[in-house]
Amino acid sequence: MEGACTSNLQYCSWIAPKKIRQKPSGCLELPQRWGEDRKQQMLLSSRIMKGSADSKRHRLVGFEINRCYRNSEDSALESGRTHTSVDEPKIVKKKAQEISPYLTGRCIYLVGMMGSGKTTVGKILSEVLGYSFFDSDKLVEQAVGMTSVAQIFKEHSETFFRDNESEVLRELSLMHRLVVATGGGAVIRPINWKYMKHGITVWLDVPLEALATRIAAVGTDSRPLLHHESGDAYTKALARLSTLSKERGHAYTNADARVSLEHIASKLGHGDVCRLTPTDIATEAIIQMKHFLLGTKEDDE
Ligand SMILES: Nc1ncnc2c1ncn2[C@@H]1O[C@H](COP(=O)(O)OP(=O)(O)OP(=O)(O)O)[C@@H](O)[C@H]1O
Ligand SMILES: O=C(O)C1=C[C@@H](O)[C@@H](O)[C@H](O)C1
Repeated sequence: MEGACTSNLQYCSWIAPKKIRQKPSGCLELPQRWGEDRKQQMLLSSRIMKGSADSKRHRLVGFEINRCYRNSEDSALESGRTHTSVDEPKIVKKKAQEISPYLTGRCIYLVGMMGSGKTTVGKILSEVLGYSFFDSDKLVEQAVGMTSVAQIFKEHSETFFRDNESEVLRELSLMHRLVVATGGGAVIRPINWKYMKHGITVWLDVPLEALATRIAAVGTDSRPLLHHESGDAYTKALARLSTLSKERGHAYTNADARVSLEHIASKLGHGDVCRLTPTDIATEAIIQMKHFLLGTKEDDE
């Protein structure tokens, strides 16, 4: 790592910064009792002094430590799944066990339009695979030192956000055993694909109407690309998503695996994609990743 690392470390996930101490040797001392069972990679956004004091910037630092495994009840609540049947978690865990030997620790990058469920599904995947979960939008916010993507767009620009997003993806590409929920627009820069292709890329392909319904339910404030549309939240979201989908639809097809909600709904005999639970979608993501890794097709089953 170039430059000197100051003691002002910001932890991006579960350990409070005050619990991390930097030893005089430069090593990081983590709290006791971390890590009963699983080795995990942690990311730190640290302030790096490069040359002069004027050239301060943040970058991510990855390293492995042991951590306590969070129980699945917490994650189920966080991911907001409400209609999961008793068997679904068992099925997704079994599928995860089947795919693990083929994944060989490669990172999983979820791509898809805003609201496509990258965070929700990503948390389930990380849980069942024993991976760590990161949201690239959040990492950009932390790297830049702002509290929201909307603030970054407003006080800097979309280009500034995209430059930082590429840098975050570059740094993530050096790591292992992560599920990364990427920003909806990460697919537009070819360089980002170069970084993401260090791992496996999975496209969550959700019909625009379902996306607009989900986004309208939580509001459009946090989504700067929807700020300039007029009408109610659903109309605004649908109008902008239609334009974005025409501009970027093709870019998503670069992904190694495609998870089509329409396809899952038809397999499970549901008329409506809105009846699919995040666990159904995570299960299909594992099935499609396995096909990619083994070079098989669904028809071969
Ligand atoms: N299968 C699902 N069914 C219904 N609602 C869902 C489903 N998956 C996610 N949601 C809801 O849709 C919204 C967007 O989900 P999520 O944040 O996971 O998407 P995202 O792709 O990470 O979005 P963004 O790119 O904007 O960060 C959330 O309110 C979430 O609870
Ligand atoms: O679709 C997009 O371009 C974006 C999606 C969000 O995840 C953020 O990355 C940002 O709001 C841009």
